[in-house]
Amino acid sequence: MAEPGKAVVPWRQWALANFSSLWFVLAPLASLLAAYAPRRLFQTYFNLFLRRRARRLLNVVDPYATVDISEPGAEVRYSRYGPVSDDDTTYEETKAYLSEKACSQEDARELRAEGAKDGDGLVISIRDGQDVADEFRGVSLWWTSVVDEDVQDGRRHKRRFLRLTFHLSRRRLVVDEYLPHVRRRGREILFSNRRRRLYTNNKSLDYHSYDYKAWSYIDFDHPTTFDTLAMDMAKKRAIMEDLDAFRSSKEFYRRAGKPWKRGYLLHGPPGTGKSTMIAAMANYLDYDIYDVELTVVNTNNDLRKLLIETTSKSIIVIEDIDCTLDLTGDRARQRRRRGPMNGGYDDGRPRSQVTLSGLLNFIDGLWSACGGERIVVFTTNHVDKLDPALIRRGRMDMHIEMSYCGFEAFKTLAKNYLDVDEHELFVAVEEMLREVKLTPADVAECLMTARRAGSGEPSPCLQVLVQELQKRAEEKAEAEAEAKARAEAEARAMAEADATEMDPDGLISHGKIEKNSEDKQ
Ligand SMILES: Nc1ncnc2c1ncn2[C@@H]1O[C@H](COP(=O)(O)OP(=O)(O)OP(=O)(O)O)[C@@H](O)[C@H]1O
Ligand SMILES: [Mg+2]
Repeated sequence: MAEPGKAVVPWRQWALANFSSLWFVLAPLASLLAAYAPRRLFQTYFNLFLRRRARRLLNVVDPYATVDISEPGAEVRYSRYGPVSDDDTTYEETKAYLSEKACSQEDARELRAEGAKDGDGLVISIRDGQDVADEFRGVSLWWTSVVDEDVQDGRRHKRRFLRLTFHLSRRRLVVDEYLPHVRRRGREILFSNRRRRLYTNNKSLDYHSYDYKAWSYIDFDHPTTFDTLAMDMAKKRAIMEDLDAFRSSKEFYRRAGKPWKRGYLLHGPPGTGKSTMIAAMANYLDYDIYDVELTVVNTNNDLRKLLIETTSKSIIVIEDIDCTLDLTGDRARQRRRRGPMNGGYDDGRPRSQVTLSGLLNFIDGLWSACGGERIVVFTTNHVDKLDPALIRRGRMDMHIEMSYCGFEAFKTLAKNYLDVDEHELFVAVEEMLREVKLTPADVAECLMTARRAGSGEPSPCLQVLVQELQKRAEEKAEAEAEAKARAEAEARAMAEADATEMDPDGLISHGKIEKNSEDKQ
């Protein structure tokens, strides 16, 4: 507030009027600035200039650049959003990639062997200071394992890095192609070194307990392969080609806008190899197996949660789907039945309320798009009982009938159990297998017991099988004869019933009355 009686002088007038006295203040400031600024500017730009010149000079002398990939936890790295989490697998992938390179290079002598996380394999890696040369698209690159030691809070810290050295002019190639290639290949190596797992789902009842795990697993060690799987060769080859095509179609599914998954329906009588086929598929693709027991899955929502927790490169299996839940037959009956199909309780536990639509969603709804490279397999002994919507193409893309033992399947079993490729008894076996329905499980059991009981020589074991086939053939002939006799008896009974209908008093049949007039001509 201005003093009373004093005019308020605008600040502009004030400054002009006192400019001369201000000068004594501004001048020294200006000179300081004039002295400091160019030095600062000079320093910055000269430094930059110098650094650039020095860098250029250095580039002539040392045209190489290096990239460090640090071991997780070696240093806390920050992004804009805070510390970068340490589940970055780049170091492990690069280490796996270099271990493969080091094993294939004679001059890589300083190696380290560590037990693989799963199983009894060993992971070879390069020791500190060991160099590994690599070549990518004709460009030479060098890796070395570096250890930095520093003291933090009075404690010595070892920080391990994998250092890549490459020519400066190749920077784009290294960043855009080579390092992604190293990670991809490293992931494949880590994946192939791991032990495969067979997962099974836990009761979703306990879903709300804090330490609930949707899946528990064991190491998957099933020995069966497509070579030991007894079935028609052409069918076997078609399945393997289909699996190969699926595994290599990531791009195709992406372009087609489809989730990268494929459904296989295995159907056939008991003991024809449906479960064996699943193991052979998993071994062939090197996939894990998630065996879903639907009867312990409480609701559709629990089913979706199960799927979300599965990893890619896996086979999700629902065995004997026709009898795990009431997913067969007409939907009208299910509509009539209000509420969940399988309401009610079994031994105190709420029965599964998974519905057909819940399962359809499980297979091809939004949920199936989470993650890729998944195979869904259903097995059933009664394919005719399943709801067509459940097994239509697009859900169960390939239907595979596992049938009774044919001659080609028999030869595989003879090879598996007797280690014999041909034998004079094969002709008899081939003929009888055309007549008699024996499952591969029956043939396998027969050969195995004969081999255990005998000397292990093929002939006596094949003799036992021929006798078994003869016995089955006789049983079959008897059953057919009985069925024929029964049919004839029924036909006779029908004829008599007809006759009685036409002649209730039986007079015709006793010759007392002429049959109807046509008979007389
Ligand atoms: N096609 C086959 N090739 C090799 N072994 C087979 C074959 N089919 C059956 N076996 C043998 O019979 C046993 C039972 O086979 P598997 O469990 O695969 O039958 P399945 O079709 O799944 O029967 P189910 O319908 O009762 O589940 C297996 O342990 C396997 O040794
Ligand atoms: Mg089975």
